[in-house]
Amino acid sequence: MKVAIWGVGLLGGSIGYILKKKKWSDKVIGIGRNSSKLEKAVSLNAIDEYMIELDDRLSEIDILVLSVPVKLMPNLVKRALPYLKKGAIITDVGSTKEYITKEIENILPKDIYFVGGHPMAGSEKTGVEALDPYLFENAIYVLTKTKNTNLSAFEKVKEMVKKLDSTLLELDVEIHDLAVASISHLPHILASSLVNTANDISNNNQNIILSLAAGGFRDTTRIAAGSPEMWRDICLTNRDKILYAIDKFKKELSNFEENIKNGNEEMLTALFRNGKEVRDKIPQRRKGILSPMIELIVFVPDKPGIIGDITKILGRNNINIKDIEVLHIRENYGGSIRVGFDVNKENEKAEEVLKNAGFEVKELK
Ligand SMILES: NC(=O)C1=CN([C@@H]2O[C@H](COP(=O)(O)OP(=O)(O)OC[C@H]3O[C@@H](n4cnc5c(N)ncnc54)[C@H](O)[C@@H]3O)[C@@H](O)[C@H]2O)C=CC1
Ligand SMILES: O=C(O)C(=O)Cc1ccc(O)cc1
Repeated sequence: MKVAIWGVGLLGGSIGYILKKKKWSDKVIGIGRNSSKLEKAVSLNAIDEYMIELDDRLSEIDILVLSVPVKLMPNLVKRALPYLKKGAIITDVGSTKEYITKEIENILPKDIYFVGGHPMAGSEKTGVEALDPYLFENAIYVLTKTKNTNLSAFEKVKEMVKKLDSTLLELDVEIHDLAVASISHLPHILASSLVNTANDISNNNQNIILSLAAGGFRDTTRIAAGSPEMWRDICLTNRDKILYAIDKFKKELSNFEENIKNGNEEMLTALFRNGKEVRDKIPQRRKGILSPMIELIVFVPDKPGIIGDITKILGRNNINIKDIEVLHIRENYGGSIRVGFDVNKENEKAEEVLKNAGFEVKELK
């Protein structure tokens, strides 16, 4: 399988690396604008070779993966089409689906196919240096189908998704965009607004406020460190669904505002209680929805090597860790490590061996 990746950053670089490593692809060509970044991608084994100006090597490829900010995608497809062979498949990893699917389907000839995709995995990091060989493992990977989708092209992209160790979820473009507007795009806008608001208040108050930022503020605003260009394009290409979510959010915020103004204890408790109940029902942290996992919390002191100790004990006992995260570590106070396991009794064995090693452990319900 010959693959080209346009935009060899976090997502594109990770895909290239994994497809090469698993030998699903015997050639991965990177396409981009900056030769030193593309050289870096070659040295990191994310791609085999690259092009800055499109050339005839594009006519050999079976799949073109678009991994640039979404608004650019239709124009890149226009530029690639004259080179692509009959039967070539174009897919993308963009965070919004309706806009690009419409734009791309409009310009596609009959014998070149488009299958929209969106891995629900990533981070606030950017660039090929951040590539992650396990980025997509156990993550939901959405593929969208429309009345124009070619089914054998869809199957081929499905095969790629399986190679990335992701869990496939087929969705309609509109439902996808509505869902991500509320669980990904609105939260991102709010994270940026929170940071901007705190910064504004801080500037007017001797700059001490941000230096007080502790776990809660950091948790809710981590994503604000993401790529501004990527998020600009997401907002521009999912405009209506995002505006709908913002409108809903404003009403929710006004509700809090009113009840704070009026000192309405009962209503405030009810609002927080409702938020807590819904939040508690969301299956615990993982890369995407639907992934079954049992999680243990291991309470630890804050000292060097502690995570290594935990992973060594589990490794020695042949227990596979599906996910791991440091929670609430405060200097000198210690904290906890969340460790996720497949739902296959590994968690029980893990609990036993960690307890035997002297750790305090409890299952996260
Ligand atoms: N970062 C994340 O967590 C996720 C991102 N996505 C989507 O993946 C896509 C790529 O994002 P990342 O890899 O995170 O960003 P990134 O910033 O790491 O990579 C983007 C790449 O596109 C290139 N690029 C930008 N403008 C270009 C242009 N005009 N021509 C050619 N190349 C250009 C950049 O040089 C870079 O190599 C975006 O569409 C984003 O919406 C999807 C899921 C998760
Ligand atoms: O960093 C995180 O937690 C994310 O949620 C990353 C992310 C960003 C954009 C997407 O379209 C999907 C996932």
